[in-house]
Amino acid sequence: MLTIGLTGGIASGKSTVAAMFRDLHIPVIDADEIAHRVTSLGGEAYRPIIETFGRDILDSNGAIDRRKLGAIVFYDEQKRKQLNVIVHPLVRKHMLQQKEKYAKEGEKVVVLDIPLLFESKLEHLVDRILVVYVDEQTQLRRLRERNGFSVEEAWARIKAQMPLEEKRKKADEIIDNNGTIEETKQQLHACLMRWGVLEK
Ligand SMILES: CC(C)(COP(=O)(O)OP(=O)(O)OC[C@H]1O[C@@H](n2cnc3c(N)ncnc32)[C@H](O)[C@@H]1O)[C@@H](O)C(=O)NCCC(=O)NCCS
Ligand SMILES: Nc1ncnc2c1ncn2[C@@H]1O[C@H](COP(=O)(O)OP(=O)(O)OP(=O)(O)O)[C@@H](O)[C@H]1O
Repeated sequence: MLTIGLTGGIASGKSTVAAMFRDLHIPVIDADEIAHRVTSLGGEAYRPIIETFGRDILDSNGAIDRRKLGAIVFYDEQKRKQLNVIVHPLVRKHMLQQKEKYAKEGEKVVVLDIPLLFESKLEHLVDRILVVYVDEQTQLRRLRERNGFSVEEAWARIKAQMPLEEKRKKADEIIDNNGTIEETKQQLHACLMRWGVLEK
């Protein structure tokens, strides 16, 4: 089974490209989705997070308020590391379990959508690395539009990650997502043909 690592920066277009893989019936394992599941009420990371960050980060239903937790961890590297130490091993465990399941089912290709692939040094989990790239101004604009963030809130998140310029140097293939969705799709399909995943 060929394992493709899909990565990029926050709001660079990973989910958009992940949807294109799913349209091709190629399964995608989504690290963000797993992180959301394990941090939800009753999830494996729920209690350890409250023990570390206190009950102020909870909403009125007792669930972790991601906006509140984000307001802490994206402005404080130490706190971010503390959260990562709790959540990342669990995300990794579930990703590997899902990958195993797809291998048993006989899938030929699987995609691991991991925003922090390089930051967490997870390159060894994948055979090929695809980086979804946008320039910083486009990234900032799309992130602000999607999440309703101020410039400051958006920058804090962008700065919490390895610069996309550095990530693109480490890629096997780069998809430039500054243009239209259709242009991005064409680049993805061309890449998958080069890799022998799609027929020419
Ligand atoms: C901090 C949290 C509560 C903010 O939630 P929010 O709904 O605003 O964001 P969401 O989870 O949808 O993530 C959006 C993007 O933020 C970036 N991001 C998230 N966590 C981190 C982190 N610890 N370090 C750097 N970037 C991060 C990623 O690019 C991700 O795609 C949440 O992201 C979280 O629990 N993060 C820790 C787990 C993690 O590292 N997830 C990312 C990959 S596993
Ligand atoms: N080529 C494009 N043209 C216009 N808008 C786009 C394009 N690609 C993505 N977007 C929009 O930009 C935003 C970010 O894209 P997306 O959610 O796919 O990024 P992401 O990398 O998955 O983000 P995150 O790291 O936060 O999970 C979304 O609102 C999406 O609709």
